[in-house]
Order: sequence, then C-alpha cells, then structure tokens
Amino acid sequence: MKVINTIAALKSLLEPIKLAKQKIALVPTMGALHKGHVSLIKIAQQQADVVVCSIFVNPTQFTDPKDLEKYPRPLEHDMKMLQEAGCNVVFMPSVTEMYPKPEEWHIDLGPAEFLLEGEFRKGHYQGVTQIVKKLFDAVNPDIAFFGQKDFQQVLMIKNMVSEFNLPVQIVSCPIIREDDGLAMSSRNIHLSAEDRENALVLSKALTYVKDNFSTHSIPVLLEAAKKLINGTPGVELDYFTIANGATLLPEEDKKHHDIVALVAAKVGQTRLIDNMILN
Ligand SMILES: Nc1ncnc2c1ncn2[C@@H]1O[C@H](COP(=O)(O)OP(=O)(O)OP(=O)(O)O)[C@@H](O)[C@H]1O
Ligand SMILES: CC(C)(CO)[C@@H](O)C(=O)[O-]
Ligand code: BAL
Repeated sequence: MKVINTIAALKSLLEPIKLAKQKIALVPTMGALHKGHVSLIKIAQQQADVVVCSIFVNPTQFTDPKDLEKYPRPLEHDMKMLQEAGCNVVFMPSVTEMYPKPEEWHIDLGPAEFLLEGEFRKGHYQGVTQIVKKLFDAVNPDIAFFGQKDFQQVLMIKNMVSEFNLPVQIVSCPIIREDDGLAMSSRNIHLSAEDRENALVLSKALTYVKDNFSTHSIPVLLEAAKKLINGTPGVELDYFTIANGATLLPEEDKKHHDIVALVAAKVGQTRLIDNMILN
C-alpha cells in the first residue's frame, strides 16, 4: 500500500496506470475508518484494478467549527484498516495541499441542495462538492464509491458530475449497520453509553416505517416515527421525512417509486443521520 501526500506525487503514480487502461477507483473519506468504509473499498475492488482511498477532513464542508475541531483522526488505526482491506493507494493531503490559496466555489446543485442536511448545515454541499471535484481532478478516477448513508450527498455529487460533465461513474453503496441496527458512522465514537442506547431509536423508527409502508398511510407513518423519536430522552429531532429519492421533496403518493425515509437528530451532543429506501 502506497501512502501519498501530494497531488504531484499522486499524479505521477497514477498516470502510467491510467495510460495502461487500468480502471482506477476512488473511495473518498474523512478517516476514522469503520466497516462502512471497508465495505466501500471491497465493492471498489470488485469493479476496478486499482483502489485509491483518500483521507481528508475537509474544512469547507463543516458549518460548526466545534464539529471540525473534534472530528476523530486515528491515523494508525486507519492505516491498519486500509492495509487489511487491501487498499492500493492512500491519498492523505494537508489542508494547504488541497487549498493552497483562497478560492471561490459556488455551483448550481439544484433545489435539493437547500433541503434536509442543506437546511441544517448551510453551505455544506458546496464544501462537499468543492473537495470532491478537487479529489477527482487529482485522482482522475473512472469510478467513485460513496455510502448511501449520506443519501443527499450522493445526489449532490451526481449533480456536480453532470454540471461539469465529468467522465466518472458514481456508485452508491449499501449502509453498513451495527448488529443492533445503528448505522456505522465515524461520529458514533462521540456517543456516551446512554447516547448509544438512545441512538438506536433512529434505525428503529426507519425500520418501523419500512415494515409498515405497505399497510399504513404516509401521514400515519410519519406521526408514529416522530412520536417514537421525540419520546426518547436525549434525542433532539432535526427532521424525519418520507421523500422522493430524486427531489427529496416530501412524498405523498405511496404508488410512486423511489421513496426514501430520511432522519437527522442530535443524540446527546452528536448529530447523526440515517435513511432507508422504502420501495
Ligand atoms: N455505515 C456506512 N455504510 C456505508 N457507507 C458509509 C457508512 N458510513 C459512512 N459511509 C460512507 O463512507 C464515506 C466516507 O464517509 P465519512 O468519512 O464521512 O464517514 P462517516 O462515518 O459518514 O463519518 P461521519 O459520521 O463523520 O459523517 C461516505 O461516502 C459515507 O457515505
Ligand atoms: C465525500 C467526503 C469524503 C468529502 O469530504 C465526505 O463528505 C464524506 O466522508 O462523506
Ligand atoms: N459523511 C458526511 C460528511 C460530513 O458529515 O461532513
């Protein structure tokens, strides 16, 4: 496994691979790796010849400075996970490598940018697409893998790719969960034992909605899910919605396809998101 810190070194490593027509995959991460990240690497390995994993805690996508400051950075653990996963190249640049000078970034990501996460983390998807575009420029991947856990992020990245007409395929990978249902997330590390227990209500509410989708109306499902979450101590709901998977607008007609339930809540001091595809 090669560990690379600069764009120049990365390009000289990958250019011959690209010229030899080998397929390059990129798995972008912010580190603090868990089985969810490993699953993306494993899926990438099945679909490409060389897998590059980036670790970069991108400051421009953080809207809360405290969230950025306390974001976990367990470097040795991450290297071990990547080595064991059989990752070929780790790209781990510094902030100045990715942002050598101040720059403007604003692109049209469509109206869904301002919903859900975009409402609670204003400007978040401008920061995400800014860094993902830079990573794509540095790696020049044929294919890139993202988790469905960040459902809206996948949509935004697909919109960015079509805005620039980039020759990269975007793949959304299934959510990996703990045995009890909690979606794996780097931020779970911040949960106290009590928070960890309370956090289970998010996947429970989503599962309830999924299990009862064919028999209950959408308003009834929403009311029950919100009641479950609001009745859990230490959990502060930002949103629970049943939405169209392409527009993220609230869905009213169960006969439509591509319906997804999405949730975000603060559990103790930690903000978590999760979702489930319903049909
Ligand atoms: N449980 C999971 N299952 C599948 N993919 C995941 C999971 N958690 C994260 N990912 C994906 O891994 C990639 C890197 O995510 P990131 O490094 O932000 O990890 P994270 O666990 O989502 O962290 P955070 O909790 O800080 O958002 C993203 O595409 C993300 O969707
Ligand atoms: C895609 C990403 C690596 C961009 O910083 C980040 O948003 C993440 O880890 O999901
Ligand atoms: N996993 C999405 C990155 C973020 O929360 O900033």
